[in-house]
Amino acid sequence: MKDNGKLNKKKISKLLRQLLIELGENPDREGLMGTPDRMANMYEEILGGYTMDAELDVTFSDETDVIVARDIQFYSMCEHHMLPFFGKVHVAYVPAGKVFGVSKLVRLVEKYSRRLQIQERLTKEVADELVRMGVKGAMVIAEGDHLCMKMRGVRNNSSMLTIAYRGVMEQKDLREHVLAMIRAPKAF
Ligand SMILES: Nc1nc2c(ncn2[C@@H]2O[C@H](COP(=O)(O)OP(=O)(O)OP(=O)(O)O)[C@@H](O)[C@H]2O)c(=O)[nH]1
Repeated sequence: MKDNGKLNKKKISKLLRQLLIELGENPDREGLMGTPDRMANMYEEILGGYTMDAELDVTFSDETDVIVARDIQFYSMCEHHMLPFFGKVHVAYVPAGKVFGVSKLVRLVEKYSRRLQIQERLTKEVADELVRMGVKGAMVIAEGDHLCMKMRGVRNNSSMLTIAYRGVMEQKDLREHVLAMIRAPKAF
């Protein structure tokens, strides 16, 4: 990575070309000619979370008790095998007089998922950022499918659930109320 946090795509492309050779491929054959450059562009996109600003500064005054953004889709990269893990995140918070633009919660999830991650840290980092933004409580639940477990290794279809509670959300009653909100059928 360059000093400005941007990827050195030229260097990455060169390394990927070398990787193709080591894997026994011909990087100059028609189908692979553009692959190193294409992958360098892809890494810029799927690992773009490091340089993302979650912009949680867009707020509105409100006195709602609990807000839940459910079913936020995420795609991340497992730091152990550099294979994707992906699924859904539910983000709930108890505001302290101001609420965030709902799209900003999606951006927050993107900020911490579009990088080399483990699911537990992704879950905690989203909750911790909400706390830093002054909410009274936060609860983040993630459910992820890990390709490193499905397409290699144990080759098992199990998914993983992770939960982080912060502040007033540590209270059992509130937690259960939010879990019921998440499980509730959609109105339409
Ligand atoms: N807790 C947790 N584990 C993860 C996550 N992503 C990958 N892993 C695990 O990281 C572990 C790495 O274990 P190693 O023994 O070093 O690697 P490995 O030999 O490839 O392990 P196997 O996957 O069991 O074949 C594996 O158990 C993965 O399933 C994650 O988000 N959270």
